[in-house]
Amino acid sequence: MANWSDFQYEIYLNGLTGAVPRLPADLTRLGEMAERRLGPGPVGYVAGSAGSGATERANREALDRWRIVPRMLRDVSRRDLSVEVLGRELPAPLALAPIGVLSIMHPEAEKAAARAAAARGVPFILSSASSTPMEEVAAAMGDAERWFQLYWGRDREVTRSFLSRAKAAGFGVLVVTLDTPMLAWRPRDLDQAYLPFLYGVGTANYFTDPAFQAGLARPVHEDMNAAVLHFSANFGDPGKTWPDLAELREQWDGPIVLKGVLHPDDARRAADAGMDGVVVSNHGGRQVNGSIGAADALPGVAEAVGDRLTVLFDSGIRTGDDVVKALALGARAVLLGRPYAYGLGLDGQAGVEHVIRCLLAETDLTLALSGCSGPADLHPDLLVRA
Ligand SMILES: Cc1cc2nc3c(=O)[nH]c(=O)nc-3n(C[C@H](O)[C@H](O)[C@H](O)COP(=O)(O)O)c2cc1C
Ligand SMILES: O=C(O)C(=O)c1ccccc1
Repeated sequence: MANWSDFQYEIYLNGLTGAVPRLPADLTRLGEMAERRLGPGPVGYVAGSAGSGATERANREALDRWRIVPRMLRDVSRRDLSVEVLGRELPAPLALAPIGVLSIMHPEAEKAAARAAAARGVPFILSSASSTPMEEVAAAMGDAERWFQLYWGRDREVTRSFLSRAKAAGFGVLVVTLDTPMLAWRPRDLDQAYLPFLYGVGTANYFTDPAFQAGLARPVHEDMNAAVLHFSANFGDPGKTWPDLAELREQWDGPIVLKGVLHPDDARRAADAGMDGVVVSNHGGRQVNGSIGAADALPGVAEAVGDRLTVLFDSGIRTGDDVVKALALGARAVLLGRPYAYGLGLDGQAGVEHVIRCLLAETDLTLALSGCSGPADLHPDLLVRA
């Protein structure tokens, strides 16, 4: 495959005919563009975070405190961003993070984002709280790599049904999110009294599920309010504990990754429970405000379980140098959150492809200019504290 950074020249060459990209090459600008173009409720929901926003800022600060020390004269003429993750050969160390309720950003929602990921060979992680049923998203993706994110709710039959549907629809990796048994205190949404589920957004997998429907007194379409309330009551379960993972382990024969792990001891427990990976993440600063910046938690987790589990990372990735830093600090690959949701909102599938290509072009160039030919060359000694 061509280098990801060929996108740089594609952009310049298109410029010869007077064309410039529809979206900026600096992905940190997408949020403010989305604010101007899309409604305050939806963009507020995506951009928002928990409490005062301290942890969202800490995510940036934690990455910004590391600086790359580039090395020279190391023959970087042949580069390859591909990595093996959970037994899969990926073209780059990137997956799209699970983001629920994407129809608030664009009518084609998860299907457009999934097609963009598929077109670039990047795994798409579908949220259980998607606005499109998982089977429809799968159908839009052909045989491209897809993972299913589970909100591990109270109703075991719904969980069992979700896992068997996901398996049948070709989702190969199960990502279980641990940090969101309930939504945190989110002032931006509270001030607008905006919650997507109340409009039935994010419930598609539930409302199409026989086990979920069995828990309702009347069919979904006859009493939408009751269905939404039932969804709210079931989506998270704060009563879960580590031994409960055995049930998921029995029901899913592919890799299982626990998302939202920040403490090295929790990472060790994940390994002890027979899990295959963890995502070091604080949910983009949307859950525990005041919690550790995700990149500050990464080295400790990588040190504790790097030899037993696949360590993935998200929360605050915005640029190619962020990807390089996360990999140097011990992540095998990163997940990207808000920037692709903004790309979707601004330009549908093409917007998401733009975001993927910009991030990976910049990653490739940063690697090359730092004296590295691929992810395997990245080690903590490429970085210093600012
Ligand atoms: C609007 C929105 C919805 C999200 N929905 C989910 C979800 O359904 N499941 C999940 O595990 N994480 C969800 N997340 C968290 C992301 O998967 C990811 O951890 C986070 O966005 C990464 O941080 P970043 O946005 O700074 O890249 C959501 C994040 C956003 C912004
Ligand atoms: O908003 C979120 O961060 C989130 O994780 C979520 C949870 C449920 C439905 C949609 C999104």
